[in-house]
Amino acid sequence: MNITIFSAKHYDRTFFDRTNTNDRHTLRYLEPRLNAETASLAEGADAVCAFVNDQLDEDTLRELAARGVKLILLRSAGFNHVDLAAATRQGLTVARVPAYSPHAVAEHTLALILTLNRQTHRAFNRVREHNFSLEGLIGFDLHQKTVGIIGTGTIGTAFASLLSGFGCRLLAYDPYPNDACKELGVDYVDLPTLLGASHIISLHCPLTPETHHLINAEALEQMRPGVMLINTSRGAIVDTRAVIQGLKNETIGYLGLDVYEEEEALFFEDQSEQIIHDDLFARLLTFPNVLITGHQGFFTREALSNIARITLANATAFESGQGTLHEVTLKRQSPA
Ligand SMILES: NC(=O)c1ccc[n+]([C@@H]2O[C@H](COP(=O)([O-])OP(=O)(O)OC[C@H]3O[C@@H](n4cnc5c(N)ncnc54)[C@H](O)[C@@H]3O)[C@@H](O)[C@H]2O)c1
Repeated sequence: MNITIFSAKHYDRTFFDRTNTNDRHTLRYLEPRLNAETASLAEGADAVCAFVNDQLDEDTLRELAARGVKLILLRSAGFNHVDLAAATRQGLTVARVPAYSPHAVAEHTLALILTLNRQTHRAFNRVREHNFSLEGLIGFDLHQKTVGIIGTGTIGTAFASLLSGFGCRLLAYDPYPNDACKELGVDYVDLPTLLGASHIISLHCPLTPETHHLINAEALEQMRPGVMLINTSRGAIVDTRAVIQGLKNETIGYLGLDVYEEEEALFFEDQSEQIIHDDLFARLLTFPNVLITGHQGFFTREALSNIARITLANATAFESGQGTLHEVTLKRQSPA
């Protein structure tokens, strides 16, 4: 199958080429993001492979279908960036990688928590400048703290498993509680109870119309003063303006973000020579208790290897009619 891979970085090429044994598929790597303007670059392809900030809206999908593309291969679990109704209208099949390494994202979530708490990022810089003062670096024991997990699917469950090892009390909110979490001692509660009781709140639900700005001014009012809020899920689950207000009035004591609602214009590129035009993002960077990473939760060798393997297996299954095709359809209620 001819597959055009958009938003391709050198690491995508490394892992996809390594996985594409015997050149089963013909892979073409393109740096530009996929959108209505760049879709014409897929001319001659049977499938396109897209990443999280590619724009798979009606215009893009129409353009792809007109060029003969039949299959959209998402190299992500999330599919909130795809207009599934439009894909159906255009006769396009959409497939994704449902789970490639929940541990990668769960471990990165833990890294944000530990770094924010013990301020290892600041300590690193201090020691390099021969400043061995501990002023301002005081943290807290995670042991016996209450951690609220919103969304206990594959990543939320892996995260619960890590946190149970720290001796934390675990609360969760999810419309579909799972037994694995219950066995870890997770107490399922309603959202207001979780918001009010948790020292740390971590988001692991998908971005859907219901979860858009789930963390807004009203939710912040219900939280413990000084709460640690972590979002490694999707940016728009958090209302950035409300969170900035929460940082200013000290409701939020720590904020860790791996995703940002307007990340499309910022992340995955070296912008160190550029001026940041996003004033909300620039404001977030001014707080000493905010730690932001550029959507790297998934970024481990194991995850990249699984993403390449499952994406190409989806292509093979679509082409041959054999094996598992991880198709995304409109019927699916809980996108990840
Ligand atoms: N930062 C990264 O690099 C990265 C990588 C992979 C996935 N993600 C994001 O992590 C999120 C979780 O991924 P996953 O693989 O665990 O998904 P999953 O589908 O396995 O789990 C999602 C869970 O959220 C629950 N949920 C749905 N609506 C909810 C709501 N309104 N409130 C609370 N819970 C709700 C579902 O019932 C499900 O249990 C996804 O949004 C995905 O896009 C981020």
